[in-house]
Amino acid sequence: MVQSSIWNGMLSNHGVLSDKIRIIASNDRKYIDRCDIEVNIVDGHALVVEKSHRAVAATDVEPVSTIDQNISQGASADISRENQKPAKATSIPQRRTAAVVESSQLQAMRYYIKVCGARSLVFALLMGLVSFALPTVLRLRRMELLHSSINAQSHGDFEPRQYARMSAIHTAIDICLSWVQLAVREWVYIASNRPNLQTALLHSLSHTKMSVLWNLSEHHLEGVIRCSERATLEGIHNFATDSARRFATIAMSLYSTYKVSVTALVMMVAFGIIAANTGQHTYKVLRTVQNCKIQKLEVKKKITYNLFSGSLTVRVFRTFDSFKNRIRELNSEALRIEQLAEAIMDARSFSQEAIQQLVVLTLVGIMILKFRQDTGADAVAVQLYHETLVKALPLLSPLLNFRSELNNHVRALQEYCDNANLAPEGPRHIQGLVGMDDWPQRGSIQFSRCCLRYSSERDPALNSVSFQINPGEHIGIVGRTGSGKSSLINALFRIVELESGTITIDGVDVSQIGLHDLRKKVSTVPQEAALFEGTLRKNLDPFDEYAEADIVAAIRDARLEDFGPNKWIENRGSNLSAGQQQLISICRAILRHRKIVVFDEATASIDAETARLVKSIVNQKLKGSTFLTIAHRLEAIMDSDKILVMSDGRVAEFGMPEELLAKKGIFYQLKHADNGSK
Ligand SMILES: Nc1ncnc2c1ncn2[C@@H]1O[C@H](COP(=O)(O)OP(=O)(O)OP(=O)(O)O)[C@@H](O)[C@H]1O
Repeated sequence: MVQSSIWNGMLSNHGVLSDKIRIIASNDRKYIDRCDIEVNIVDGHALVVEKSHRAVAATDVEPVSTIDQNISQGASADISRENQKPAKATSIPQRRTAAVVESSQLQAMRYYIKVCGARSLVFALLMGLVSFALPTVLRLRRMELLHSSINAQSHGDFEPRQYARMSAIHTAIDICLSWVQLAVREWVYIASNRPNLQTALLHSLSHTKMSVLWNLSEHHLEGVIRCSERATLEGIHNFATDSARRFATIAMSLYSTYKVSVTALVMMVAFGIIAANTGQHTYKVLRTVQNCKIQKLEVKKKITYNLFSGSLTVRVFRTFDSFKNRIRELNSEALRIEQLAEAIMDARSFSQEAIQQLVVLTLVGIMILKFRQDTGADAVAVQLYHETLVKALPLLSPLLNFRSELNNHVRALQEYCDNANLAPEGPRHIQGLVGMDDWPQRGSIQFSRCCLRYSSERDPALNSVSFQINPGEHIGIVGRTGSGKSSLINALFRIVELESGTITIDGVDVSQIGLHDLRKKVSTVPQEAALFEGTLRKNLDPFDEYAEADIVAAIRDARLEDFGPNKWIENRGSNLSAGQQQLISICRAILRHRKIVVFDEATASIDAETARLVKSIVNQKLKGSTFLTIAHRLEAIMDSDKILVMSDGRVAEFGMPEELLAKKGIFYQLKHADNGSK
């Protein structure tokens, strides 16, 4: 079923980003209600509703394609798997697209420059260089001073005060530099006018081809969407700066160590190798911990889900005990995972700390002994030298995390850029097309030898489908489950592009016009109306395109006079009956008065009387439009001008209802079965 779907995300208000965004696509209220932001798709536009403000921000974010309910279910990241109904999307091999898989660290870096601007990276490197050059010069100077002081001291002329002064200046400069670095980073971050990464991500996800979305696994989507913008950018930014510093420290330490002892130098290199390997190990440990935490989150989700959604079942079947046991089990599972994660972290810190201390102590011991042996310097000098080394060596400890940090940053950026660059749908507008404002004037539709395939491994969902619909005709589309009814609409809206064949509306090939231009010219009345919190007026005309008089007239025509334009609609129309919700959908269609209207099982969830009311309103007020009605209940389409019967992706029958009944073919059988089920 082609249904408007809901994209929800936790975005922070006023454009300041939270460190995570989650997108939940679902038609089920209980998931939607937990989100801070709701995005309703109306006529191919995304309407962002910030619930925390309790106001509707009808923002024309970007036209977003109508999204199939199946995908919504498949992509829902927040629903415990065991509670999900099997969706069509899950039956498709969970393949990641080439766009997602193919990427390298270099690409990620390039993307960083693309997103944040080269200025940001140049600043980061400059700061790294400044904080490299100055402290290194100072440290070297201090070491030399120490050496000459010690030499002088052996001649009875040691000047510890000069050394202390130098030390103080050095520390002060170091602190100032780190402040400047911080300030510059903030300035670059705020003033570089970098695009909003998460918006770009949302944009990419909502503009990508449906086939790409269908192939993204739930886990993949969730991981990607959790991407932390600030952490990613800051991380990579700091990484550039810090790397320069770290290398400076290492260079300086190697130089000063060399001055004292070759043995110590060898130890130092060994220390570097151990550190780098431990870093890699640390990275693996951190990933394990992260996985543990994700598992824990899943368990917690299950607990919450069971607590709330299962309560009704528990009451009805009086299964309190087993329910309590299940919750207890899940709780202890969560606890076990938490303990495991903690134990891993403890072990990691302990081993890291131990290696570090051991190496530092051994190194310092060797150096002092050697130094004393070589120079015969007295206790004060040895003490000073020792102090310098003890201060300098821990600076090497970031080496332990060097690789893990690099991996983390690049990984986050890589994930981000993969998903911000998903293959987009066709262009929304095509420049230079003239005379499209009035298109379509008549509303004729022609499918010519259309083939549509959801993936190359699957059989075509539409197989050489051809038919002609004349202007103003009412067409009922029927067929067994999986026969290709929705695929016809997917093809018409270009939710999925045709493999071959053409679809024309009033003689214009729909593949030659912009997606937005196409989609806004066709009205859809889905099974469930897409309603959001706000006034009826805002729900009908979110982009303020229509005059007040037209809105009032449409409300009257849809028999909603009791409401009035200022009637407050709760989120997803929770304060309205199913019939009233559907009348609002009809009201939208009346207001837009398009030449082509698609009813996607629009009357399936309302009672027969309301369905008849809807039908009569539509017949009166949308007279002259071409109607395509997908229906399971044959009653809803028996008065159509023609019936299109789909079977195995082909047009099995097409003609007037009476003709088809007389033919005693598939339509006759469906009608027979429908009568039998009543
Ligand atoms: N997103 C998808 N990915 C892969 N295959 C799909 C997808 N959607 C539909 N199909 C396949 O295409 C074929 C036609 O499906 P379609 O949804 O058009 O049928 P339908 O007649 O509308 O079914 P229903 O009445 O159950 O909605 C089916 O074999 C179905 O499995």
